[in-house]
Amino acid sequence: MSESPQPKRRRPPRRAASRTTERPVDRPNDRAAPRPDLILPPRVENAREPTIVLVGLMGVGKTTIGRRLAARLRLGFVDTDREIERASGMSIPEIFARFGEAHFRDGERRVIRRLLQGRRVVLATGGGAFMDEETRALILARATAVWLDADLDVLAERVSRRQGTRPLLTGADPRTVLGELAAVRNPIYALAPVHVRSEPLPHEATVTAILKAMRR
Ligand SMILES: Nc1ncnc2c1ncn2[C@@H]1O[C@H](COP(=O)(O)OP(=O)(O)OP(=O)(O)O)[C@@H](O)[C@H]1O
Ligand SMILES: O=C(O)C1=C[C@@H](O)[C@@H](O)[C@H](O)C1
Ligand SMILES: [Mg+2]
Repeated sequence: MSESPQPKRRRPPRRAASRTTERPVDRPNDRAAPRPDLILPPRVENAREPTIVLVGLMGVGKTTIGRRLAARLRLGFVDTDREIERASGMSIPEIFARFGEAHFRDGERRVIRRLLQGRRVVLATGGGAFMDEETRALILARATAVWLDADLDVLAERVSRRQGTRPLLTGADPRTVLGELAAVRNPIYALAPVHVRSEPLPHEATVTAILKAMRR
């Protein structure tokens, strides 16, 4: 009488030597299949990738685009201007008026250094942060810097929406000042490895353009 063949015993899958996505848990039987509830979501792996730092002139959209980029990537968002205001309990115009620009830059450098040591986030910087040699070196070494850039007319129109909040533009023609700043700063912003135009399009289009440029 012929016996029906025994079902073959399946070997348990080999565990990957590295890059496991399982949490280190006490498993009584090492051959047990990985439990889906213990597999980390992909964004935890992203945590190993560098922070994204947006640089560029006032009004280009670092804050508004940065917030949306963070939401798209499911990352935290930090704006260094807001962080400095929060830490000092003063507005930026107040800090400039009471202590001067050099004092503000010191605080900015410290805040950015601290933030770059933390978890992966999208970081919107103040327009002048990348001009500081030490801050720039830190950003280029530890983060992915993205230069957001727009035409002067576009910038002048955008900064006109929130007047009185940018001390460098107070008491002068914003377009003229932005033009002068662009001449000095653009060659420095250009040191960022990623360059994206912030066109007058829906904000989400600029977010998509950043993600595309970062993949190149
Ligand atoms: N891609 C865009 N299309 C249309 N409007 C935009 C775009 N990006 C930003 N804006 C608008 O421009 C204005 C300025 O943007 P935002 O405050 O984000 O600039 P910023 O780069 O953070 O400036 P600052 O350096 O002064 O902090 C806001 O009203 C914002 O909604
Ligand atoms: O371009 C700049 O130097 C500045 C831009 C703002 O984001 C603020 O950081 C501050 O008003 C200075
Ligand atoms: Mg901003």
